[in-house]
Amino acid sequence: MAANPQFIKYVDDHQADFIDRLRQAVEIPSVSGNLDYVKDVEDMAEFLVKQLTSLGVKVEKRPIGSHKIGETEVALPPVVIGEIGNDPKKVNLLVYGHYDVQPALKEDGWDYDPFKLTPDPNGSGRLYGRGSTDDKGPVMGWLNVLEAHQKLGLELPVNLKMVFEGMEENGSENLDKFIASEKDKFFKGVDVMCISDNYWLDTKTPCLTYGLRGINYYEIKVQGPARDLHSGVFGGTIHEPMTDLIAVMSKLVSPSGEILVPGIKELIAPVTADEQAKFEKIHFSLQDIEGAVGAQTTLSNDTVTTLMGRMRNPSLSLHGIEGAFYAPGSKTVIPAAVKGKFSIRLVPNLGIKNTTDLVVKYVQDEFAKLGSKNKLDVYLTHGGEPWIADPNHYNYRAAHKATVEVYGQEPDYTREGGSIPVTLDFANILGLNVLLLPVGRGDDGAHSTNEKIDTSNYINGTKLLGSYMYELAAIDKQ
Ligand SMILES: C[C@H](N)C(=O)N[C@@H](Cc1c[nH]cn1)C(=O)O
Ligand SMILES: [Zn+2]
Ligand SMILES: [Zn+2]
Repeated sequence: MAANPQFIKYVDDHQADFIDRLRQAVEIPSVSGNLDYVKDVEDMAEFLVKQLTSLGVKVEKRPIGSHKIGETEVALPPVVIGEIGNDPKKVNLLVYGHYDVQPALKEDGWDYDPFKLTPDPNGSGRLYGRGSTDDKGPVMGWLNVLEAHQKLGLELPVNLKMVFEGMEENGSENLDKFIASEKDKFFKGVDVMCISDNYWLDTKTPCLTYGLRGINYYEIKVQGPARDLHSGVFGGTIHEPMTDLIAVMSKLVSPSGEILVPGIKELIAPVTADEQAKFEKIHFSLQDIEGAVGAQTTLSNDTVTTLMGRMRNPSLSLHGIEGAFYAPGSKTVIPAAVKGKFSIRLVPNLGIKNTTDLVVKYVQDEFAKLGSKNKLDVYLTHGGEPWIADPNHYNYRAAHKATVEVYGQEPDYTREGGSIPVTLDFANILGLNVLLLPVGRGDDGAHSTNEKIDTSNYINGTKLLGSYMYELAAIDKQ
């Protein structure tokens, strides 16, 4: 059943209001995992509570315990849950999104203040701001759908439950426990789930995503002297933590992207003919990835190899070194302790545990080879397993129809290179088919400088989420 035409018209007529809603959300710098922004993350939860309440949703803010940021114990951001409708004849749809964002500073290289939603002055329709696509745009999309129905006096075609968290960018701590504890309470009766927290592959082809890579995030801590030292006075006399750390980190991945940890490559499942055919069908060109990256630096010149590198093979990325000198100027310090950070994107057969066993042993062996008197510790900070869903389920068929209605074209079926670890918890704990229904484009720059969402994706995305509900209500469930 196509969406109510009044709904589609309302969305077209209220674009400016919807952009204003996103503007308000982006202005709250809800960076998770950072002491300086704890209050902002709480404010963002409160913003959602107010908005949802005014849209007729029964809302609750649930505490889910506390965690340490550095040495300070603070409350975890609350989970915001809401529900609207409980007609036993309707499908029960659960929607998830996150209201926290990645860090962003203007001096990282943003053209505009990352926490002011800024329309492209050249009129391209791009709306720049941290969280515009990851994940405030899609979350506001659901609120827009509710607003349209409320203002038009239309009943929703499904019963809707919503769960919004504020720790997705930092491992979704305790959300699995919350899901398990609410399995027979808030989540009781849910039929299917939809998550809009990933992106199209390119800039023009909508897609439905049925897989995610997992993630293991590691820290390597190297400690030596009791305090930072003068490199003129002590250089050449002691084992330096940074030198040890760089030596070990340089052994993790080659410049051509090959993971050097022994045993990992061997675990990757061989490509089947069916899989090869699926990858060859996807609309994608090297120009798409070059456009998104802003440079011609792909590891391979072959499209399918590049796609597989992103979706079905593991990758290891080096992220940073805490404790290292990075400011302008020429400070001649020997840092006393440094923490190297890296992550591995996981794929089927490469799980949290077997990968960690290989990584820890290898890092310790490589450190031992250095003969250093410093201390090294390597540990997993958070992990999420890889996930694959059944794309033939009625949940996907409904989204397929909605995509054709809104965009006039068939969606690609993709697997996401990024990770949404909680997807697996929802799928396994609640036994649900989960649909990943992206709103933004492949060049949106999530996590990057100048993150944006195109107005057309935000507005058509709102229509898509609404149309999906209508299709879900009408689709043959067999
Ligand atoms: C795909 C999703 N929007 C996302 O960005 N997920 C993050 C999750 C994460 C895990 N550790 C830190 N962040 C990602 O894939 O990096
Ligand atoms: Zn996200
Ligand atoms: Zn993210």
